[in-house]
Amino acid sequence: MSNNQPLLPDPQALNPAPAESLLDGALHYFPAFLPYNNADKLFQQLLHTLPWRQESLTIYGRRQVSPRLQCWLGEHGLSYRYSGKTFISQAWDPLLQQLAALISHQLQQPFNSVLANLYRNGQDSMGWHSDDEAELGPAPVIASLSLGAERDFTLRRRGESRQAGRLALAHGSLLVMNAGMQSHWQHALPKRANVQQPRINLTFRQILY
Ligand SMILES: O=C(O)CCC(=O)C(=O)O
Ligand SMILES: [Fe+2]
Repeated sequence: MSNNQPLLPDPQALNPAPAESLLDGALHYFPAFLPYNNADKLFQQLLHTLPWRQESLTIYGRRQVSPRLQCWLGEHGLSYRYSGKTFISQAWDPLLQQLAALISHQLQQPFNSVLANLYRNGQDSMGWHSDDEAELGPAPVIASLSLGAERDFTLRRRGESRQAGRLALAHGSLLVMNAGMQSHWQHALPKRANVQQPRINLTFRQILY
């Protein structure tokens, strides 16, 4: 692999054009947001350099080891509370900062932090939830960049147990969860026995206080 190419694309090279609008605009999906080359390099770099940790979380009163690795990075001193734990952001490096700026510019939305998830293979997952923590405000916009193995992202209406939709999130794609998404819908990343390869997901968020 040649190292003389930049990790991040020129903003002109981003491909935001064919956004698929889903759930009456609550979701926008850009299947090839990052050029393939950049997506590959970014994936390798983040896999090897982010401070990945396996958290133990309290879910429905039971302590469990989280079925994925995570880290939370952003501007200095932000704190974020979920699943009974407070996380203080680790300082993000210039790469993530530039990536956040690129996506912010593209979407015209501010992002001051990123929750990074590493699903080591198809056994790793994330259960049903909405990203509705108070720190995100009443109508957050969250931008979710996928790198590596393609995984299914599932959707259901809040208050219902039936799955209502599914989207396969491609390498280099960007899924934007718009205002209204978190208050009306839940999402999950289910286990997939046939997936052997890792996937990284970066969810860019704006913490309001
Ligand atoms: O991995 C994904 O695509 C979803 C991640 C997610 O929902 C979250 O971090 O809140
Ligand atoms: Fe989420």
